[in-house]
Amino acid sequence: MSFIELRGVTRRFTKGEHTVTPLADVDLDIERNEFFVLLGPSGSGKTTLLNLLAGIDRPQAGTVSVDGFDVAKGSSGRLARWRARTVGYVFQRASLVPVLTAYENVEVPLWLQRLSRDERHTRVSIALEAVGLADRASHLPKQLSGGQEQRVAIARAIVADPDLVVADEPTGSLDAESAEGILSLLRRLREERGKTIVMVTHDPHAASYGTRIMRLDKGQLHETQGQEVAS
Ligand SMILES: Nc1ncnc2c1ncn2[C@@H]1O[C@H](COP(=O)(O)OP(=O)(O)OP(=O)(O)O)[C@@H](O)[C@H]1O
Repeated sequence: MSFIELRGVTRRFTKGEHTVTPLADVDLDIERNEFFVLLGPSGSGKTTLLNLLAGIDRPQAGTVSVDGFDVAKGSSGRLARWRARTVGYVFQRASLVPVLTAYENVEVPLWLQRLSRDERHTRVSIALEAVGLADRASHLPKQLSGGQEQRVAIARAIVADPDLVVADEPTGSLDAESAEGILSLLRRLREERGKTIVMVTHDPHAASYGTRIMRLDKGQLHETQGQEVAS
């Protein structure tokens, strides 16, 4: 069984008389420790697919399983606990809480867990260290660059040590140099910490960091060969 398995997944949205079907009977397998990249035109359903993997959304038909857990079926309480343990989500914008320091922002996901202050401290320190920001722990978001803010957001995503990190256009609002730093960091999380990464991007260069690239278009996933990525 693959780490991530989608079988016959259909997700459609209806607004008034208008229906869109970003995912139509989709099958997908992602193995543990892949850096899987999803390309596709705007509105093709890339975020929809990430939300299904992360247990934020459910399909109308089909099954989504992550590490043997049936994401489409769990009750919302069980799903929330599973998600807190298993999935770290990185968004295009870091969305840090402006009145909390970098340290406190990273600590937020641990508030829901029964951990001592010392355990929380150890985990936050490891996460900040992993993203190279141990020396910025007491800074507020406004005292950080955009790239550093995104590093804090990645630290927040990995602080509970999830096996899966999903990233939705994580470099979309960054300059080229900061983007490179974030992509190398995601690659290191896979290589050195065994994470499985699923990343959505529009950018062919960012996509080249992936170990596998697929394109989503008109409800279907397509294999992508190297030279196609740039088109
Ligand atoms: N909650 C929702 N209600 C109604 N329609 C939705 C909802 N979420 C997504 N959609 C529609 O589903 C389609 C896919 O959206 P999605 O955000 O997954 O695309 P995307 O590929 O991530 O786009 P982008 O690259 O622009 O971020 C779009 O047509 C969108 O309008």
